Amino acid sequence: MCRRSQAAAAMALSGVRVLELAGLAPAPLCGMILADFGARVVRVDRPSLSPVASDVQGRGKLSLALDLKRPQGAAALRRLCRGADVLIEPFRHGVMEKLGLGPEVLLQENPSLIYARLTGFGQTGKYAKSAGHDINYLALSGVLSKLGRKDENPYAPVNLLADFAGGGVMCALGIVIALYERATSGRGQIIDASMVEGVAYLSSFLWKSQNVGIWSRPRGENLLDGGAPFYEIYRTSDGKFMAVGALEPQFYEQLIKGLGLDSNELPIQSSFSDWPEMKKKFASIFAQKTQAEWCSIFDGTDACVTPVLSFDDVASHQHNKQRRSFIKNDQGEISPRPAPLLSRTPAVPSCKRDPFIGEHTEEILLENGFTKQEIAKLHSDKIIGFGKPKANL
Ligand SMILES: C[C@H](CCC[C@@H](C)[C@H]1CC[C@H]2[C@@H]3[C@H](O)C[C@@H]4C[C@H](O)CC[C@]4(C)[C@H]3C[C@H](O)[C@]12C)C(=O)SCCNC(=O)CCNC(=O)[C@H](O)C(C)(C)COP(=O)(O)OP(=O)(O)OC[C@H]1O[C@@H](n2cnc3c(N)ncnc32)[C@H](O)[C@@H]1OP(=O)(O)O
Repeated sequence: MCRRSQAAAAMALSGVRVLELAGLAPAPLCGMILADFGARVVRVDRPSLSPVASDVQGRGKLSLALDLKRPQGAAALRRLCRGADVLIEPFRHGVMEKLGLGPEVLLQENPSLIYARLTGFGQTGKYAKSAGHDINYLALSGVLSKLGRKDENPYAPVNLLADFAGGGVMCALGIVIALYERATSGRGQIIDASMVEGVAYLSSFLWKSQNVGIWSRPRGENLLDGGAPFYEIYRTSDGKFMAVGALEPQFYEQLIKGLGLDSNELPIQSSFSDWPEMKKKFASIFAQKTQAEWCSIFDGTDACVTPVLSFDDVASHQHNKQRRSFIKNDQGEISPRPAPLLSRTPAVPSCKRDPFIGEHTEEILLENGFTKQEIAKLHSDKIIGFGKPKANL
């Protein structure tokens, strides 16, 4: 299920050389996805006193510690970029240009380089140089205005939507598309991956379904945003939850049956005005049994009712176990197996711990043609760092 060596021979992205400049959350996910699917991903860290990186998504990556603010450091990165397929940079617009590492410089030196710029607001526009985080990008995309309960403020779920879905994953998609195109043109290109636009694009369904009548009511009162009793989360008697998604009439009927109700005695499913009352009714019924009891009623039916699993329970759930959806690394840490599953060349993520900052500096520089003398000089000038695991770590 996971691999113990750096070799990634049979994977879809094997042979792809990626340089990922260390960033906060979205770019590390992007790099981890590429590494999981076989790319050789070198994370470029700032030389640091601590060997432990703040990147918790370093799986399968190598670490090179390089001070980009020093001219020799920037020159070393330029040299590395000449032999790279992809560069991922996660800084706000202007930072790379200030370092002399803008796309016009790097693409001139390596016209086949894919230069991926993953930012919140994109490379142009009024906010291009402004700081921000997931919640801000989500807000500017319009999506945040759709999230939240009736009569409450909009609600930003954990930083999944903009940072990871609209950011890290979209950027990985852009990189794979650019790699595919490069196979015929031989040319690289610049990817301007804005998280605002990434998450807005993900919300295309919301835009394109505005006129079909499912969003005609205020936030929190519609079919899919917490308004409908049959698309809702209910508390069970043991303080856990069940998720209900019984949209289609035939599935709704099974929900009603499982709850011990008779649809002939209930308002019709689509009666908006009855939804608040129906929710109360469903809630009081769900509160009478434990989550396990509800699972034994609904498992194996088409009622579209599933347990809301905690992180403690998810890996041991029978379905997830059967599909081996979660993996354990050499440290015993459990995490999701890369998705999607490819039949011939699936991702085989590394089992090893994440790299220490600068752990592979020498190896990577040697591999890229730097001599031992050059490396010694860069080290004595404090341009690079060699991270060694501490004995007690
Ligand atoms: C909601 C999420 C964010 C979640 C992250 C949290 C998990 C963490 C955020 C704060 C962390 C805590 C904190 O750091 C304190 C503790 C530290 C300790 O080590 C660990 C515990 C901590 C409590 C720690 C715990 C957690 O890690 C945190 C709570 C997001 O939304 S992430 C998405 C953010 N947005 C983007 O990525 C969009 C694009 N980027 C940006 O807009 C900006 O980068 C950003 C994020 C606004 C940050 O701005 P900043 O001014 O810091 O950076 P930039 O303007 O981009 O410039 C980068 C500068 O760094 C220089 N540089 C880069 N690499 C090198 C290098 N190798 N060598 C030398 N220099 C380098 C670069 O030249 C720039 O320098 P200048 O500023 O001089 O131009």
